Parts: sequence; structure tokens; C-alpha cells
Amino acid sequence: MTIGNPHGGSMLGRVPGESSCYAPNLVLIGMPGVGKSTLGVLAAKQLAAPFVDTDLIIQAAHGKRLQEIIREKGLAGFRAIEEAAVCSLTVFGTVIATGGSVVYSAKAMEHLRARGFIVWLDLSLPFLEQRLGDLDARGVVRAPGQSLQGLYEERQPLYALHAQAHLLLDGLNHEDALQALLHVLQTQKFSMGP
Ligand SMILES: Nc1ncnc2c1ncn2[C@@H]1O[C@H](COP(=O)(O)OP(=O)(O)O)[C@@H](O)[C@H]1O
Ligand SMILES: O=C(O)C1=C[C@@H](OP(=O)(O)O)[C@@H](O)[C@H](O)C1
Ligand SMILES: [Mg+2]
Repeated sequence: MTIGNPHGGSMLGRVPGESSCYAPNLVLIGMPGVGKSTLGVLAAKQLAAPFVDTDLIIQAAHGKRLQEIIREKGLAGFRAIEEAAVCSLTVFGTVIATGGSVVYSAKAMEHLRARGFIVWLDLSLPFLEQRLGDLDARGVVRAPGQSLQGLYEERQPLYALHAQAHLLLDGLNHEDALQALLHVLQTQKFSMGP
């Protein structure tokens, strides 16, 4: 399923209220474990673009791993930290891997949308179950006792709401996933160049 490119033929954009044009970011969203961080690096290499992982920015700012931040600050606290980190991004022409929970913040998604093209990386639940190990060890924003299926069903509509393109990665290895992403970008006439 392709959701469409509202920029039309040109991917050059303008931040509301600002005068200069920018090279858009490529923003990856999706469930934890789908491969946003891994594929983001591979895509950045291929596109000769810088790469940013918002999880790493948050970890570096706090000097702690995400699991510890979530444990100490709680779910709402982590969401607020994530929103602030994303809204402070000023990069252009950059591949951005987000954390899976970013879609809970309309403000963060608006910020990303104003500066980039948003691709939803998706895995069907059985593939995701196979991919993810212990959710607690991974540090995921979910209610106590919430199952992966419950989280998946809660999040799918949010990813669909914010994405401009959708990519189902079931059964694709790293290289095939990269090629599939590049194909989507080509189809959508996405370019980071001027
Ligand atoms: N296409 C793929 N095939 C198999 N394993 C993958 C693939 N993409 C990512 N992985 C693995 O899945 C795990 C989660 O990947 P990661 O990039 O951290 O996902 P995310 O950032 O979306 O949470 C990692 O162990 C990674 O090596
Ligand atoms: O989906 C989530 O609730 C989260 C996903 C993580 O990032 P990845 O999606 O890169 O695993 C990280 O932001 C945090 O631990 C919460
Ligand atoms: Mg990641």
C-alpha cells in the first residue's frame, strides 16, 4: 500500500512560517523491532545522507539507556522527553530513525512532517513476534501487562495516520528491505537533493 506523496512531483519543501526551502528528511516510523534504526543507517549510506536516531539522542542527553529512562521517568515522562527531543531536531536532508512511540505525540509528528517524508516500516504480527525478544528488556512504551498484540493494535492506526508511504517488510532480509525502501522513495519521487 502506498499512501501517496502530498508534495507532488517535487520534494523540496518549506517549513510553515519560514522563507527558505529545504531538502527534506526521510523519517522512519513503525513498531519497535521493525528495523528503523538498522534500515535507517543502510538508507543513509545509500543516499549519501547523514543519519540521526532519536533514541540515541535521548540516551546521550541522559547518559542512560532507554530502558532506564523509561523505568525512572515512567511512560508519560518518557513520552514528554521523546517529544521534546524530536521537536528540537533542526536537521534537513537527513535520514531520521524515530522510536516506535513517537506517534503518540501529535506535536512531534507535526514537526517531523513539516520537515520530511514519513515512511511507515511495518511487519505483520507473527513476524514481529519472531523478531522481538523480551519486550521489558527492550524498553517499550506500553501499559503494564499490555501484550504485543494489544500494542500492535493500538499503534497501527497511529502509524497509518501519520505515514505518507507504507512498506511491509515481512520476510525481507536487510538488503531486500533496503531495496524495497529505495523503490518506495523512487516511486514517490523522493529526493534529498536541491
Ligand atoms: N530486514 C531484517 N531482517 C532481519 N532482522 C532485521 C532486519 N532489520 C532489522 N533486523 C534486526 O531486528 C532487530 C531490531 O532492529 P532495529 O533496527 O533496532 O529496529 P527498530 O529501530 O525499528 O526498533 C535488530 O536485531 C536488527 O538487526
Ligand atoms: O515503541 C516504543 O515504545 C519504543 C521504542 C524504542 O525505539 P525503537 O522503536 O527503535 O525500538 C524506544 O524509543 C523506546 O524504548 C520506546
Ligand atoms: Mg530503533
